[in-house]
Amino acid sequence: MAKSFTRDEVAKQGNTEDSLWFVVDSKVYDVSDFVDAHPGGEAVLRQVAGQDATAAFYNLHRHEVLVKYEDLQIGTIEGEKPTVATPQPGDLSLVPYAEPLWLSPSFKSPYYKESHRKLQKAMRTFNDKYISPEAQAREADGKYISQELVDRMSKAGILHMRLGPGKHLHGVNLLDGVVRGEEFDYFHDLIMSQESSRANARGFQDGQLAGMIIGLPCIMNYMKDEKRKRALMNEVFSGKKYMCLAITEAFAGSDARKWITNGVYSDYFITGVRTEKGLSVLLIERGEGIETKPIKTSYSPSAGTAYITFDNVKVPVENLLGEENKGIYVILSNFNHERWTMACTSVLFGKRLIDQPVIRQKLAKMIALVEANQSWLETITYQMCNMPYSEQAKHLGGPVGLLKMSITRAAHEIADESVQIFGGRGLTQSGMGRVIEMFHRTYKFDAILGGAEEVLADLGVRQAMAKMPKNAKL
Ligand code: HEM
Repeated sequence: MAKSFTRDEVAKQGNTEDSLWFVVDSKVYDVSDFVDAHPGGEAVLRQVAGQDATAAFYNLHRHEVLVKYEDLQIGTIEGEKPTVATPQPGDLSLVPYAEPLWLSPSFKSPYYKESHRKLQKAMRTFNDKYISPEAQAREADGKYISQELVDRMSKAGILHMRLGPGKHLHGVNLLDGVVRGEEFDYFHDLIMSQESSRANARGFQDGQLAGMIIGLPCIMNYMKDEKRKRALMNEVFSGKKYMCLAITEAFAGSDARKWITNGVYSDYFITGVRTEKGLSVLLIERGEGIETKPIKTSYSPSAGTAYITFDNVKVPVENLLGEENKGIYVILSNFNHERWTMACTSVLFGKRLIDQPVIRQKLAKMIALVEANQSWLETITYQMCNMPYSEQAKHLGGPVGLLKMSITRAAHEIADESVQIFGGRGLTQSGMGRVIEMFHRTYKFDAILGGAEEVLADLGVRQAMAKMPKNAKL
């Protein structure tokens, strides 16, 4: 059992030449051997020796630091109980507005059923236990996702679920059966996207085989040889082979993909190539003539971003996906889902409360932006659940484009205001502002990838105009 001390004992025994103790949230810490390793230095710790350092600690660190260094705790203060909650895997955040409204016990939503709630809980737990710790480690060392995590995700059906609803989920065991593959809809999909963005590691988020999300649908929808299609899907869903989508700016026009996410470690490249009368899409296996070079971007190398060269690569004719010269349809069929997924992940961002009115004004603006966009996202997701896939591009291409534009514009405002609020700490990769620094550095990925804001805004308005009946007048 933890030892119990009076505050007097801490004051006397914890402030000597050899020992340095203090109290944080009624727990007693002995940092005598830690002072030299403390990133904030020794002097600050000496100033609070023998005292209650709760306010000083929480002014300068996130609570997770205390959890990480719990070995330094030697006891508690007699008759007192800690008041700060340590979140357990799967827990919801207690910070106001840090969760979507449907997860607050007092709010009801027509969109989320029992299986959505079960999936959210199971995925949050999985994420807290396995994905987040690895995400932080890979962001720090720049290495790629471990095969161990890929295997675990595959076994839990997470790789399958990242592709969204469809037949590929039928009969698959999804996170110990929290949802049946046959029932999986776009709200389940939304939950998967939002939960997996919580690791706060934008580079690693793409490094978790994001290339598969945009590459594999081209195989699933356009590979003619049924047997080969099954075999490829099995290889990718089982995590044995990695796949990415390789289209460059020259081919995709507006969508400036100068880099190929996951390219560095992919085995299969769904590649847009110029053919006589247009663009064709080919499945190319890694082999002779293919070279992938890592490109440095402003997020972490764990995304495996690559520049790829194909030099005299021979591709069998049966590797053509869709029709020759009509590859644009193969590529475009996927965009809606990709853009919507990016909208799901960017809209979530935790906020904090601070005392000054000017800060409250900023927070109010940020809350309004997030809540309004989350509601719009849910409205569109509801349409996706109730519209055949073939109709979605026609009716929802414009709205999804506008939604993604709106969300990444909001992200721009929110990232900017958050750094203003946090000051210098919002610019450091460790410490209190760690989450904000990551968001501010990486929100642009969502504003550019999958269609830049300007292009999507234009697309949205043009699609609306194209639908306007001739006899409609103001
Ligand atoms: C058990 C107690 C403590 C532990 C384990 C601890 C650990 C750390 C760690 C890991 C950092 C690096 C930044 C981060 O990851 O957050 C840090 C920074 C810092 N710590 Fe502590 N610390 C403790 C107590 C304190 C106390 C009581 C004070 C002040 C009286 C303090 C002052 C600072 C300062 C000034 C920094 C640099 C601030 C920054 O980088 O933003 N620390 N500490």
